[in-house]
Amino acid sequence: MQPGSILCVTLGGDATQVLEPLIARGWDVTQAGDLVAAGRIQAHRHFKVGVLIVGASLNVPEAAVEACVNASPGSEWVTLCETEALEHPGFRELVLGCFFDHRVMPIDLGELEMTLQHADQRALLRLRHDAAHRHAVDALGMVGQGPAITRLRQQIRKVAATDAPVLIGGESGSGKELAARAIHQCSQRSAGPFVAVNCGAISPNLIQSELFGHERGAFTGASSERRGLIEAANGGTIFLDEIGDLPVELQTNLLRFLQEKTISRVGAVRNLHVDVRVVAASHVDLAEAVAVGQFRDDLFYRLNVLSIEVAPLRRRMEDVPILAEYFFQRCAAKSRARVKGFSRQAVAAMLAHAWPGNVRELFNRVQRAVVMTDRRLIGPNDLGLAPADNPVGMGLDVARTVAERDAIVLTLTRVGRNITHAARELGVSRMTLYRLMDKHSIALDSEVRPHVTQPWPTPQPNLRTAPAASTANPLETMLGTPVPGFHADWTGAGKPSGRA
Ligand SMILES: Nc1ncnc2c1ncn2[C@@H]1O[C@H](COP(=O)(O)OP(=O)(O)OP(=O)(O)O)[C@@H](O)[C@H]1O
Repeated sequence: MQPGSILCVTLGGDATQVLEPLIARGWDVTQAGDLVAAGRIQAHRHFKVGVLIVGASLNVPEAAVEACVNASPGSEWVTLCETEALEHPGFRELVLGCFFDHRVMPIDLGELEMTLQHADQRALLRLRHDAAHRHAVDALGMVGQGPAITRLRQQIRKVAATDAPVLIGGESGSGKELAARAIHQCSQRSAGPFVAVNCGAISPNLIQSELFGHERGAFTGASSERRGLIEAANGGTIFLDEIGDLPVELQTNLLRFLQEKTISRVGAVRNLHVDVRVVAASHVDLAEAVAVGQFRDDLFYRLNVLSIEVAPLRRRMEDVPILAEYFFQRCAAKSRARVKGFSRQAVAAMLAHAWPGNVRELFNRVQRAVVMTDRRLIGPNDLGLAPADNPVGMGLDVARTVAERDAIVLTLTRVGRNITHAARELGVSRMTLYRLMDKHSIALDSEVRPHVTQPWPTPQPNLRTAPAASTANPLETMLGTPVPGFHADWTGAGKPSGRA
């Protein structure tokens, strides 16, 4: 393999003994004498690999090192340090959280070159992976590549080309509002307002004046005239979410508005013309609501001119890993967490979960995991999910991963968690074993258990629900004790209660 280019930051000590041989072997080394210089260099040039050389008896400015290491997303860093430096808990934490690997002085040049080449390959892999995921999110903020989301995008484009009402069906949290926004953005009304109203979240006493507005003195407390939300959406789109919750008398007013394009504020004597497209959504079956007399049939037919169904997440599991990665990138960018992504076990657990709360639940679980985890890779526990203990229906890839993890866990247990002995038994180097443990979220200091794989598994559907774990609170899981005042509602938390 060709030697690549590296950024080398020296914090105290003499780096020439390491750098000169590397340069002689063809490595393209850019040197920075301190962290400020490293920051300046990184602003102009991206390095796949960074090396931090820490001199003896140096007080490492941990926050500044962390900022430097995180300045180039996608870079992998290796630190070369004295054994004493690793005695400091803060530095140890930094190495474990932010660095691809560390080497202790005196440096074995052959080993160092191998580490740098691995870091280079890993950075390359990350770049390719990130690039692939960037294509998964479209201009409408809709992530997914599977057939269901592809069909949804086609339907959105078709209905956006017209001005007729649209009815969006789908379970709670599946992405109905996102689809409504996408319809608006793709339509000729995109320059106008998009007003989202959750009909179920507004009190029945207020909803009429909220939607249609009121005149001054129309009722007690109406001290001034007020525009309603339909008027506020003039020239654009109004999204009426949970339209099934609209009181029956208001259904009549809404029908009149759909037919005549006029509204009447509460207490007004004249009608106002408004130019608003209606997109409505409901997670209950409106046809059934019509059958039991809870929803006006004429309004239903008026709204149901064009209908779109957003599939529940369990019917498009192929999108789970990219959605998770997308949410991870968004959350990690906002937090100071050192976490780098998901372990294979976490991905397997996500693929085995049935997602009753759909995409919103996935977002909530990822958001909390980024905050709660103390590892480089998010594991199933951080997501509040049970590890996928049976690879049936998940394909060879996941089955191999599970088997690999089991072999490592069993060997570690047998040899009393002695890395050198375990590596020898498994026929890999210590470094490879450390990397595999990281990949599988196996910590040396905690109890590790193999998966209980059934020798002859009974056939079961592709998806496995984990009801016991689905409401698990990661903090409680971590502490092994209930935490008062910390309520984890994976499926509903974060959902806006009333948008307008
Ligand atoms: N394909 C997707 N790509 C990216 N984010 C998505 C996708 N689908 C849904 N989301 C996100 O998931 C969350 C829930 O979506 P949304 O609010 O659109 O669901 P909903 O079906 O309208 O829910 P409810 O019926 O409870 O109002 C939002 O944060 C949304 O941005």
